[in-house]
Amino acid sequence: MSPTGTSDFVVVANRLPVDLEKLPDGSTRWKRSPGGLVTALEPILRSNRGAWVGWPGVPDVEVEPIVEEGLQLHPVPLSSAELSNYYEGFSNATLWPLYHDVVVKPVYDRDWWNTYVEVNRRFAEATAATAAQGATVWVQDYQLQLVPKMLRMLRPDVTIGFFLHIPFPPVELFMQLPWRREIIEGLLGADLIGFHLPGGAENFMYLARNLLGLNTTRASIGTRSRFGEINVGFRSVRVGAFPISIDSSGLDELARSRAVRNRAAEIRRELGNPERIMLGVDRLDYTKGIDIRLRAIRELLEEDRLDPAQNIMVQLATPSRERVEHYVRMRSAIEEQVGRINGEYGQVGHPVVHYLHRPIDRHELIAFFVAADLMLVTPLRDGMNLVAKEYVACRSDLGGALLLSEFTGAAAELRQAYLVNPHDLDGVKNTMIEALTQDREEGRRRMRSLRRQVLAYDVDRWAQSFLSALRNGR
Ligand SMILES: Nc1nc2c(ncn2[C@@H]2O[C@H](COP(=O)(O)OP(=O)(O)O)[C@@H](O)[C@H]2O)c(=O)[nH]1
Ligand SMILES: O=P(O)(O)OC[C@H]1O[C@H](O[C@H]2O[C@H](CO)[C@@H](O)[C@H](O)[C@H]2O)[C@H](O)[C@@H](O)[C@@H]1O
Repeated sequence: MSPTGTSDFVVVANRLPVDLEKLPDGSTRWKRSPGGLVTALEPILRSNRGAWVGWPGVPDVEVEPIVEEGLQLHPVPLSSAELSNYYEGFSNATLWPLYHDVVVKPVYDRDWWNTYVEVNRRFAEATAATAAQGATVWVQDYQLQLVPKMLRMLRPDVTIGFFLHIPFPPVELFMQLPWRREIIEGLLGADLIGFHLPGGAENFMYLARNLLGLNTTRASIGTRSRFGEINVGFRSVRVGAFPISIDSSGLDELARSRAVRNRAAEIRRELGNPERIMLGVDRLDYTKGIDIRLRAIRELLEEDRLDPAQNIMVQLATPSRERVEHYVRMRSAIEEQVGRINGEYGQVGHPVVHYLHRPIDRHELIAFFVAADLMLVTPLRDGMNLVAKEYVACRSDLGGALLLSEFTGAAAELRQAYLVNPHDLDGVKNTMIEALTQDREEGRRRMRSLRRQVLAYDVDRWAQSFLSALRNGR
């Protein structure tokens, strides 16, 4: 067994909740990391006074562990070559597209795989050195699927949970992966493996049974209930579905504040008081379907079904994985689409699409949610999509409408959204018009029902349901 640390509760994720930023003068500062995983986990860890093991967001730096507002951060360093092979390569050009329905073609590269194994080992060793005797360790996401098995070998005393934040693909797609056995075996080092949806959990059960020949239960898996079980030697591994959520009441409260309300009204004025504001908020990722909503808007303008003076689109796009080839290409394509729409339908000083490619302040983002009449969430595939839930949490006025792709995890819960198939462009266009022209009472009815769901099932409930299943199962 390796030497033990002092933390009773440890989260292990690719990123720390803060990224180290190198400034032009050579100095450094910490800034919040992007994405839903950090949004979801940070409050839970702070309230548990736990430790977080993760990469500090820039390569080739050795950073000492730090304590930030009661949270211990244990940085795992990565070299530039490791970043390129493990993060940009195997995580984001192999696993990410493979697990998102092969939306783009995954690359299978043996050097990337070897680095993935090495980096997973480093994370497992750092975790082993951080966790106290008998600690609970919660490993997060597709970048670290080998850590459960590696950690179990180093530290059989700890309880290990694993949660996958992205979809777990159908078996026909997963079987493409040359290292498919290793991944399934890596995950089976955990005591409990969590997915957002029962479908992902059942895909995994099928593989454990048919690829590894293990004994498993066969009954269907429920949401936060009816877990599957897999016999692995003398151990039993449980498998369940735990849809992630947001700090709904915190967001609700912030969105009701006078400052946010005033800012939302100001945003509308700054946009020229249009009749309707449409909003998209995403990491700039090809899975998010930003191109689909832009195409729908352009065709609606072309067909005179949208008045460009009265219907304004705001697309907030956080930069993401900027050195991965598909992301570079997609950025150019989206910026071309924005330019084309504005070139053909905008006026000087009055573009139809307002596009920002930079992260914006959280309070400002909430004001945009409050200002938007129609939230456009059109991914081709998305594990959950917290943005959809955040929009709903911000609408205590029961105003606005949510257009949501059926291929997001969120669609399984937000049934009163305007659901669309993003592959069906005419369907998307017609539903956009339906939502933009909805009857006020119909809109309020839908939003009331959506809010009931989001406020009842918040991030705390997600974490508690996973962690109590983990602790009670041993
Ligand atoms: N503060 C801030 N948060 C953002 C911005 N863009 C996206 N986010 C947040 O990042 C998270 C995105 O999560 P999600 O929709 O699940 O998609 P993911 O990016 O694939 O994890 C949400 O909590 C968003 O509010 C931004 O520009 N500023
Ligand atoms: O760390 P990055 O490469 O910059 O990417 C940001 C995060 O993106 C992914 O988020 C997922 O998790 C969300 C919360 O469960 C979920 O709502 C969303 O559907 C997923 O795409 C990724 O899984 C994280 O590991 C990244 O940190």
